[in-house]
Amino acid sequence: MTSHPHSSAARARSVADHAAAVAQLLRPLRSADRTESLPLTQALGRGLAGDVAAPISLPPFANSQMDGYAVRSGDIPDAGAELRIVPPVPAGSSPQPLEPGTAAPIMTGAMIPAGADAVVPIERAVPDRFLEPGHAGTVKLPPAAAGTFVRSAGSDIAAGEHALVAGTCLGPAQLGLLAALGIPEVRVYKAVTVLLVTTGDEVVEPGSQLPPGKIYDSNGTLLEAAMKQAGLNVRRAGISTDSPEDLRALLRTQGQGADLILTTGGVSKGAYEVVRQAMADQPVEFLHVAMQPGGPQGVGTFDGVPFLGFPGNPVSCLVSFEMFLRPALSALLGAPAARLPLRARLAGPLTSPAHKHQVRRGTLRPGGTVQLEGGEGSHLMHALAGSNVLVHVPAGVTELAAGDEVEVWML
Ligand SMILES: Nc1nc2c(c(=O)[nH]1)N[C@H]1C(S)=C(S)[C@@H](COP(=O)(O)OP(=O)(O)OC[C@H]3O[C@@H](n4cnc5c(N)ncnc54)[C@H](O)[C@@H]3O)O[C@H]1N2
Ligand code: MOO
Repeated sequence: MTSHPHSSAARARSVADHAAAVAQLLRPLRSADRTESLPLTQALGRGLAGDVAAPISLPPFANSQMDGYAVRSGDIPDAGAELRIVPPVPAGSSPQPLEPGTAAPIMTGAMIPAGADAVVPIERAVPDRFLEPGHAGTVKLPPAAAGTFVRSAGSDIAAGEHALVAGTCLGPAQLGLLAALGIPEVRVYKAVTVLLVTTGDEVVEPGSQLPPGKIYDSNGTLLEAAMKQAGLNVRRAGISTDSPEDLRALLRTQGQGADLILTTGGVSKGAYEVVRQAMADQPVEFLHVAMQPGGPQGVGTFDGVPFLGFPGNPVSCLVSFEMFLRPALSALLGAPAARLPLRARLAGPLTSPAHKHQVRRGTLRPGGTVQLEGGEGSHLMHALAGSNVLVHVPAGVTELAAGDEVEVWML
């Protein structure tokens, strides 16, 4: 399935088709033997492996929304009523039924006594302060419709309802819900382990000397950080030389047990495309996606392990991650969370190649306008670092004016 790249935009693969190819490649990651049960907070950022039904209702019992008096609404006519105060209902207790003609001091969250159907907040009572414990007395209360300040049982979720559906990305709110339901552990997909290899004889580690003609490896840090932030386990294999034998050996020794091999660089049309050469006898396809940046891509398997080859330019790497790897994992495993598409208005005009989906970088301002940062160039790391969104210009759109709407993804 090895093929040659197509420089002609017309023969390039669409973004949607390549996204589907990446999703297909990673499909085996969604299997029952790649799930595990974890204590709630350890499951932060993971995708839920199965539906969760509520084992109890929330709230589990009708309770008060205010500090005040639990009453029978029928006891209080329009003019109000003076009711005898009975012993208070603190939160956590199981109260006696409320006798007609009485009012029970009740605290927020405490169970509504049987017979009571409304709560009058203490501020509306006369006197507007609770009696000292043990003191007998009466209180004058205004009328309250049945249900006032009562949080009824099951009003948030009823026992048996779907609490969360499979594929939900577990954030603080979802984990908090499971805790509220009394569930201590949750079955999630295992974290995906990626072997990350950057390539190129021109690339050296940050911190080392920079000889003439060399550049520092930014892709390794950029992609490791992007994948860690997305909850993936990242194994760094360092920088491979431009020798295909070296790269193959490195992938064989370090790729053991990885769910995905990800390389950067060496996939386009140069004379020394190490990744292409290393994959020569593997079922890997090198192609051009109708996207800028991130056009040249590799996809297939290396010794049976799923493989993606991102292009060498740093911005192309991040765009490739956001356009292909994140959405595929998100759809298959529920995590990382998909980017939320937002609409924004361009602060200035732009042009874009007719047959490519262009992904520009920009700053989304609070008013909803987006200012592009830097030009189209996929080497513009500084401009990327000053951006907070990716700006999408779909294939077929060649010009946009200031004020035109675009889709943006928050980074
Ligand atoms: N004749 C053609 N030339 C190129 C084409 C093409 O279609 N025809 N495509 C261009 C595009 S678009 C891209 S993107 C690059 C992709 O090239 P490779 O994936 O083969 O990557 P390299 O050639 O190795 O490097 C490209 C660029 O990125 C820099 N780089 C590489 N690795 C790193 C790293 N780890 N950290 C920072 N920067 C890195 C490298 O120095 C190059 O400047 O090909 C175009 N050419
Ligand atoms: O597609 Mo390349 O990724 O524009 O720079």
